[in-house]
Amino acid sequence: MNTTAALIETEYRLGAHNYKPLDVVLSRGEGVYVWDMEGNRYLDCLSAYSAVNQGHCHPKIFQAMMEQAQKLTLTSRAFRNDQLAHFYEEIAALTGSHKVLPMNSGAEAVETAVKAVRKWGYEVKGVAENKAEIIVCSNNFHGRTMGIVGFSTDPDARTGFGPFAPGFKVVPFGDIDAFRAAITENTVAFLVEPIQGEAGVLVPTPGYFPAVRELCTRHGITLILDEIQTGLGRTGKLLAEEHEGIEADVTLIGKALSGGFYPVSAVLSNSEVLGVLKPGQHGSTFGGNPLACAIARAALKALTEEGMIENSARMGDRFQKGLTDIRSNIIKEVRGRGLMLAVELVPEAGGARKYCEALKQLGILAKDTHGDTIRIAPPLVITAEQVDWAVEQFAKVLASA
Ligand SMILES: Cc1ncc(COP(=O)(O)O)c(C=O)c1O
Repeated sequence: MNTTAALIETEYRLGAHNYKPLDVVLSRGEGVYVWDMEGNRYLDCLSAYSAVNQGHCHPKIFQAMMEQAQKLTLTSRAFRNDQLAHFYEEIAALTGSHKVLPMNSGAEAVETAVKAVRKWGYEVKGVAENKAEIIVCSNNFHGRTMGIVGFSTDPDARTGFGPFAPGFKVVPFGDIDAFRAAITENTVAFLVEPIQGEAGVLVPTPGYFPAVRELCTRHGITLILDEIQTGLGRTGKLLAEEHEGIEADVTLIGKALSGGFYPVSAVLSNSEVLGVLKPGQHGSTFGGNPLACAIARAALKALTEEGMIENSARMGDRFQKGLTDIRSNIIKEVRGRGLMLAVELVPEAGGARKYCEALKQLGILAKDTHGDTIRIAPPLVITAEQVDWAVEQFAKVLASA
């Protein structure tokens, strides 16, 4: 049963087919590398969709996890635990937020923010009950739960899954006039990714987010930045909002908040928005548990004290330049920020998937998205030599096409 083929067959037979993974069965990871069952080594250029920013099995996060697991793992929020206040304090100090609400997955953080801004709209802005509107963007990706897929514009994500919750308006990403036109007196929030990740790493044009910020402030709309993918160093800054020179009212983080050890997410806000939630109105058995808090604290420490954010900026520039220099008639565009990168291929290339398969043969794991785009998001600990080697492999695969 333990051969690669047998494991793949069992997965296929017993699992739901809601993913289409590359056929590689991974059994070990360290830093930027993962190994399959035959001992083949790969440079991980996905980082579990940017959750393993600190590198696989980071020893200090592992140590914090083990120490905490021996002491206390779960109390529920019915009682206090000795990790939670430190978790709040360290996140608040790092991000400048006034309130922190711990959750588990990214989708859960998004759902929580939707609840909080609606309640805020009702209690603080004076929007009538059941009238709150939230503006979102086309091609958004905020997770897979019911509330969220209801405002997705991806047919795969939503077709057949309705009925959906009302109260969302979709505008094109990057279109400030459309955003302005969608605002009404019932608009309580704009929920948006600073860079659309799943849509193919779409970076907004300069000036868009400052204009969004200005309109939100003028109309009393909370700006919710979903930094679940862009946050925690991925784009070369702690938060991608820093590239835009703006501050969100509500920031969502997850993924790399645990360095890949455990699902941890958080909603961060000014005191007003999360301040509306009263006992009994929101919660989660595992949210804010001591094990999660200890892991997240170690994950943030690794990120900030080991120079990973600066490395992301430097290596991101190097990687992007290397990819841009590849001479290939099938590359349409190379784009991204920091180590959140993408290579979009021309339609004649026949789709990104086969190039990801070819990269796998050369020892690189990268992920196709939206048919024609290869996403590149290695752990933030990648070195210059590893970047240069990776660029060479991309060149072999893309130039030979
Ligand atoms: C921007 C963004 N928001 C939310 C999510 C959902 O996070 P999770 O898969 O942890 O629910 C993702 C996941 O890819 C994401 O990229």
